[in-house]
Amino acid sequence: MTDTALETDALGKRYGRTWALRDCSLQLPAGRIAALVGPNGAGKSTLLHLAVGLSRPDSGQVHVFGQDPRDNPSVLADIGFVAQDTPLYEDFTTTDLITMGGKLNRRWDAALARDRLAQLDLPSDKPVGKLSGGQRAQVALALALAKRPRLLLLDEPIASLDPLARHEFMQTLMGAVGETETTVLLSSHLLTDLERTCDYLIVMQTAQVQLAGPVDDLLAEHRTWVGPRTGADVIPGAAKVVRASHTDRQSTLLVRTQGRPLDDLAWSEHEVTLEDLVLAYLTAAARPARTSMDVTA
Ligand SMILES: Nc1ncnc2c1ncn2[C@@H]1O[C@H](COP(=O)(O)OP(=O)(O)OP(=O)(O)O)[C@@H](O)[C@H]1O
Repeated sequence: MTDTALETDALGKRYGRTWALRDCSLQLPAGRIAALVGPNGAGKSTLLHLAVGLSRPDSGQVHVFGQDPRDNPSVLADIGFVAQDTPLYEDFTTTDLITMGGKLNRRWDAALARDRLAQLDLPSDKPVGKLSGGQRAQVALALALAKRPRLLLLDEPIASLDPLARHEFMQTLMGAVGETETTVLLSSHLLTDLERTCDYLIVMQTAQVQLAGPVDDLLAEHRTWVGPRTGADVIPGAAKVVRASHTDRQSTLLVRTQGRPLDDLAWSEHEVTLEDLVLAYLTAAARPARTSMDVTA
């Protein structure tokens, strides 16, 4: 038994000459609800597909609960996966899909799927192709949960949903995983939804992981410092300046302090939000030539 749900070591995937994922090393502890964020094309789906064994790495390794999903297909029984655009057999009703799930999965909780769909008032006799995007997402989630997965991978499941449907989807998800020990890795662009629900963060940009860790630790380690304009690349007390912006007289720095307090009275210190953090790392990664000082005067 391992405490790590997903572990990658120098994992890479290439399409032709382009790396979709490169040198990705991370450990997602079991029991976490993790947000996987990054712009279009960052490599999020690529990582999820590698984790579920749908594609083969070109470098490095991926393990789910200590097993390589391509060498040990038995671990697939522990993984629930909702792919982008929630593909479902359109002519099947939810009743058909629940029956099919029972035939295809070793462990299958049909009653759980039926109960969840009944709670949402979803018709059981209508082909899923005729349901709305939000309803289809709920069906895909209910089917994934019926597997009773130890790791649930969700690839932008809420992107096309309206705010109410998003809220209902996230509530279903949180209710379900709250009752179990399921680890969740959820890719999304919708930071506000993630901020409320996720306790682990993975930020990706241009095929690489820029930041990963428990949300509480990351928020505690970072601060925004505001003070007199500085041109220095290294600020005393800060282990790393992640992003800096300046006006004529003032500099605003998002820094990784790693617990070291600010001791210069000319500067003020402010807590960061998850959104500040994600935007700072994405901006820094998007402008590698200007990492230390990003002048926006
Ligand atoms: N089958 C494929 N063939 C060629 N290139 C691909 C393929 N799948 C992904 N890519 C490329 O790999 C890179 C990463 O794509 P990926 O789908 O993993 O990004 P993403 O972060 O999931 O993006 P999005 O948020 O738009 O879904 C992109 O540059 C994409 O064009």
